[in-house]
Amino acid sequence: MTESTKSKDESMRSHLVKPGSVYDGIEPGELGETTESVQDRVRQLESRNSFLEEQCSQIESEKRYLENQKIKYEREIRKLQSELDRMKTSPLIIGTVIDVIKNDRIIVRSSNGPQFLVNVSQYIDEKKLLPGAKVALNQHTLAIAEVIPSTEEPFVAAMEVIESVEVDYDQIGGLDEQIQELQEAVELPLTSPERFARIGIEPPKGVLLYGLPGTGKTLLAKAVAHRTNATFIRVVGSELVQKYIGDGSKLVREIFEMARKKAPSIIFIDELDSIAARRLNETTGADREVQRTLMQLLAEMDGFDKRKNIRIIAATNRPDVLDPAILRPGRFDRLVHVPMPGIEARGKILKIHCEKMTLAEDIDFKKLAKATEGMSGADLKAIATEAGMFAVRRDKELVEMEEFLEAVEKVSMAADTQKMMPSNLPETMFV
Ligand SMILES: Nc1ncnc2c1ncn2[C@@H]1O[C@H](COP(=O)(O)OP(=O)(O)OP(=O)(O)O)[C@@H](O)[C@H]1O
Repeated sequence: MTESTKSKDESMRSHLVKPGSVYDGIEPGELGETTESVQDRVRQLESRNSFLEEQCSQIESEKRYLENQKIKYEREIRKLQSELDRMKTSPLIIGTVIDVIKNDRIIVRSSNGPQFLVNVSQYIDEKKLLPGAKVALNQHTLAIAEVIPSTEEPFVAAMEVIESVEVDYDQIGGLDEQIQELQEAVELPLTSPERFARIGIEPPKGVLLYGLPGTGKTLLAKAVAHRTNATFIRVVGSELVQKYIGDGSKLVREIFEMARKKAPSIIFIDELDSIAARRLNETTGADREVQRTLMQLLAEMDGFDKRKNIRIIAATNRPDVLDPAILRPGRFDRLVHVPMPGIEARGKILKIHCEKMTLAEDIDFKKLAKATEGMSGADLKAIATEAGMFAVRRDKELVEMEEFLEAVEKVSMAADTQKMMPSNLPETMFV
């Protein structure tokens, strides 16, 4: 043993064998361990210690994540609870004040047609009860329960108006044929109307995109608006008839008015079936109201000739229930089926949605496309987002294949639940 090793041993020994401990006074070697083995043991313990510290901080970060999740879910529960409570309260009927006889006797027209002479709750500010004001009526007594505040332009809220759309065709995967159809039917008439004039044909007035949910119908319409620098005006059929009871037809007029003001524009009517479903009879007020909305839409479309810088695209998941009147020539006379993506399209869509993600080299898009049979573009987008979320949660630098496979499993479970719902969507449709 050299002098320096000896003195190192001594210092180690004095460090380990504290005065007064059971080892104090025992000579080196008598402990049955060599100094090297003690050093080994110390190293082992140190590395175990740092491993445990790491585990501890990991568990703590997981704990923090779970606590955040808990807060999020509790908030959601509170929201759902209040929504439930709201749902349980009896509905009020919407009406419009026609005339004020005396301060407490008012003539109102209910949203489904008939007029009534009704009483007013004493808590209502009489000054607000002017002809034309919107009011909520008690379901049983029809007394005015509240005056609905009117905004200056109530209809603007019903539309989504995007003056400059950012979606382009290269963000759409696997719908090349559909893009071409839209280019011919919507883009060309807006950008080169003279081509149609030269040949002497009228471009189609309206294009109806039909296909299962999440297949990219809205995306297609937005991309056309982008290409034509058109204002994109989106309305949802079901909102038109549910939220704006009694005003659906007026709203349709407003939409076309807005489209004229902001031309060139593309009006996109989502869930067209909500306003244009075939009806066997129109016995209820609500049915008559939907019919009025549809008639207004048809009238606007029929009087459309000179406004060539406005195009209409509609979308539906249920083309089979549509009123044939809406599909007549001069209305929605171009039908474009937007199918569920095939294997190649699924690969493309996934790549599009992963474009901005930091991916590991092991990502096999072919394998993912195979594993996502039966999934829509919206599902594929959800898979990319979920995979990214898994990587964030694990504090990774890159998203790896394992995250994608877990995301496929998660999203396919949700998609399976949706598939259990009935769908009567035909593969092809002819007018
Ligand atoms: N072919 C596709 N390429 C790229 N992304 C797609 C495609 N189809 C769907 N998506 C993604 O899914 C999302 C939902 O699609 P979109 O709203 O266009 O579906 P939709 O057919 O209009 O659905 P719905 O019938 O439910 O209104 C889009 O924002 C887009 O990110």
